Amino acid sequence: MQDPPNPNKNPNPKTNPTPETQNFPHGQGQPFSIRSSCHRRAHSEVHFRLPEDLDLVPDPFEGPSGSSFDELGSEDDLFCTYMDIEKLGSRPDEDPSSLKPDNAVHGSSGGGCGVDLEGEKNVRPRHRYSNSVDGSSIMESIEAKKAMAPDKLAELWTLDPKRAKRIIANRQSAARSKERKARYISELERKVQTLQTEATTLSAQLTLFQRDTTGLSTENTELKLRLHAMEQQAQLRDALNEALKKEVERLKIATGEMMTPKDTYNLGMHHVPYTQSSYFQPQSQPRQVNTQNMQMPQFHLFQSNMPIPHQPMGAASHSHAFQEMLPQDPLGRLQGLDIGSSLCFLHSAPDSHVELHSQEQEVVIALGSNVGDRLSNFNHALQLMKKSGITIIRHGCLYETAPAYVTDQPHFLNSAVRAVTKFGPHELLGVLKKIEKDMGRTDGIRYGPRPIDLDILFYGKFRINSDTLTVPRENMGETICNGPIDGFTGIRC
Ligand SMILES: Nc1ncnc2c1ncn2[C@@H]1O[C@H](COP(=O)(O)OP(=O)(O)OP(=O)(O)O)[C@@H](O)[C@H]1O
Ligand SMILES: Nc1nc2c(c(=O)[nH]1)N=C(CO)CN2
Repeated sequence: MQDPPNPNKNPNPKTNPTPETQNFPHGQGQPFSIRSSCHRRAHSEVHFRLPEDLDLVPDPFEGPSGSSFDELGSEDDLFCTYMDIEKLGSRPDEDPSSLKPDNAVHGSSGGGCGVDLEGEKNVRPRHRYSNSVDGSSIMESIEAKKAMAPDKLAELWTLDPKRAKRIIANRQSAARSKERKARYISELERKVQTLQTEATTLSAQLTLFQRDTTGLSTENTELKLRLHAMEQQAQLRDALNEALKKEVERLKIATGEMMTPKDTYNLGMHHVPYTQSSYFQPQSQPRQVNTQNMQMPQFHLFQSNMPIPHQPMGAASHSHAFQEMLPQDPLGRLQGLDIGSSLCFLHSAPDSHVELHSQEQEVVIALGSNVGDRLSNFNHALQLMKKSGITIIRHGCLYETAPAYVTDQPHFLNSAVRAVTKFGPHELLGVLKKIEKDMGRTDGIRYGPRPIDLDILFYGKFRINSDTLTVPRENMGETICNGPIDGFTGIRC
């Protein structure tokens, strides 16, 4: 049989317990007390309390709650105590089960009397045994196991079984404490593990959230930019709306002026009432014709419904030209064009009268342009006509038309104006040719491209056929008769 290890063996001779040192109460600073060394280690390594939420198996040997672990002694002490119990259990003559530690505990609960270790008498303070087997009595157990070998304990069993039982019970209590401590540590380790897992999960989540945040802030920036752009668009649209409203107002005012009865074209000479039909009636007939019943077709700005010779009339053949003609800033074009103030004579004033001097003639002049800024060209031409003594009284609609005769050229913008002038027909032709030249017209191919083309469609009621002039214009009917002139004059060519 192997001898049990001596739990009392102390590697440090200075701390070898003696009966004297054991009598010193704990914590009184005795240099050679075994409790001093144990106590120091207890504070540094085993100083902890079980957390309140830690569900440990209730210990039947547990004393009153509130006993702290630092009363249990050092880890080594507890471990050795446990080992001692094992050793004790292995002794055939000292069966620990026969020692009935439970009974011993109960037996000692009232407080044991001091019995000298190793059989020596030593009176211990009563309080050192009275708390519990897990409390101060543990220290006694530690002292006991350090001082008493198993055989001695067996011997004690015969001499003082009560105390022996108590020692054994203390040792078992220490072992349980150690077990609880191990459980507590493993519980802590488990918690650490759980927390580490949680930390990993949280950190992954954090990464995801950070990515989300980045994505969202990028999206936010894009949305802000879009919003800004939309706001700018809205502002532009508002500005354009405002400008268009003004333009409409201006047009209305202009139209209103023309429609006011007193707004006749006072030419300062004979007041000859005028109607469109006077163009074609014999001189002898009265020139006053009421225009009230004159029906004007509803032409629209830039409407492309002008019939083109040898081409079927239809929007399809001209639709592309309409877009081409409309610039990015149609408003600017309209504003830059004088005739824009009365672009389209959609309605004739019911009772308007034009007063003509007997020497003045009412004329119809066609305008065409397919080079450069066509609207500006029109505007310029009209200004020059006015300056030259051709008084514009009404403006026709603008028409975007496919080129006739010479088709391989840009689309034309066509219109016509009614005017009065003192110029005779050939004088008028000369003035118009000069304006064409002044505006950059050069001798080019017949029916070819040009910044401005001014043709006399009608000269009063006259029919003129000379080398240089044919009135009404011979090809007028083919080109624009069914377009601006039809609506303009109310006649069919
Ligand atoms: N009613 C008219 N209006 C303008 N020019 C006319 C008229 N009748 C005859 N002409 C003559 O036609 C000539 C050619 O006119 P223009 O220079 O404008 O040629 P075009 O533009 O190529 O042809 P068009 O004007 O007949 O389409 C002019 O020099 C002019 O003398
Ligand atoms: N649609 C159209 N075609 C043309 C025009 C014009 O005014 N409109 N003028 C020309 C030159 O005499 C040749 N062709």
